[in-house]
Amino acid sequence: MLLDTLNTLEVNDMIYLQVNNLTKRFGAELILSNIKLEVKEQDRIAIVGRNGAGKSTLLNIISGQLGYDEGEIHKPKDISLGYLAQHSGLDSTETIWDEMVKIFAYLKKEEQSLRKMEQQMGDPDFLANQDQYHQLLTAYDQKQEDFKQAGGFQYEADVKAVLNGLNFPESTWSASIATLSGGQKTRLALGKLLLTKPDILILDEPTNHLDIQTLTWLESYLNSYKGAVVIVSHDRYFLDKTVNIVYEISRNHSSKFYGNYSKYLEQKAANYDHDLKQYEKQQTEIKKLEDFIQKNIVRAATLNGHKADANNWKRWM
Ligand SMILES: Nc1ncnc2c1ncn2[C@@H]1O[C@H](COP(=O)(O)OP(=O)(O)OP(=O)(O)O)[C@@H](O)[C@H]1O
Repeated sequence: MLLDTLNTLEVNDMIYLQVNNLTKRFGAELILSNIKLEVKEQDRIAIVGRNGAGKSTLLNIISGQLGYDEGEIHKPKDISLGYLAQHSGLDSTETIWDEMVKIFAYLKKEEQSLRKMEQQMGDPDFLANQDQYHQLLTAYDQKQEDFKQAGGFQYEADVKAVLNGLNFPESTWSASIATLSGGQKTRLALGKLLLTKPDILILDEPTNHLDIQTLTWLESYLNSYKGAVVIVSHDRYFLDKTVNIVYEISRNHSSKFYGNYSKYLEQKAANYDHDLKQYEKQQTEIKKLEDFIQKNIVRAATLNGHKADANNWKRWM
């Protein structure tokens, strides 16, 4: 009950991405029509729909890899977006470790610059000039603080955690990526994307090639992810554990549901029951109206002595 309430609460989070009235055609075929979608900073969103509904097409459009025919997409310039397309794998001639730490090359550079400053500070000639020394000390403190804020003391631990989580034990880190299987390359592509920590993380079928242990690790990683997550997946158990908003793409349109995947199914079933009851009610009312009209035609015809005409009316109803 509390979870239901929390799920339906609108939080005042920043809007990272907004899609308005988006329409996409492939040739003459309409794929998406008037799609509305909003991604806020803490959202965990699933996009669901039958095969061929247009889920991957929507992700390709949102991530800027595909154009669209009508509508608008708004995203603040400083909001980063990372997308793992379906079946994508990492191709590289580097080793697993080198490829992963490449993401943090800017921190490595900063680290080298800090070491250089430390050397200077230990130089007796430099020490002799008090002003120069203090200037260097201030610059060093600032640089070290920036380095810390940017995760400089943390990134190697992050790389290790992600590699271990995605089932790449330390013994594999020096292996060349070129020698890995397709499934391993896909897992590594996922790992690399996770380490870049985009504000909006978009994953198309991320659970392919994951065993149960890795899947559990990914669920908890995504749950504590500082940013928005948008997932397309056919794995309802995975979605149940990771999302709190579901967008359904059906007959080219999108509908938004609050809650996880099971909750979405419940709401769909409730909507269906409601629609069915409405339909039945409508049918009963139509029947009543028909009976009423019929009785009145018969009555009018009888009164006018033209009962035969009533059957003609009936034919036209
Ligand atoms: N480049 C393209 N040119 C023409 N048609 C395309 C193209 N890409 C996709 N389609 C068609 O658009 C429709 C939507 O495809 P899309 O891959 O987005 O669906 P999906 O919901 O992601 O399906 P699945 O769950 O099977 O991955 C399908 O009918 C597909 O055949």
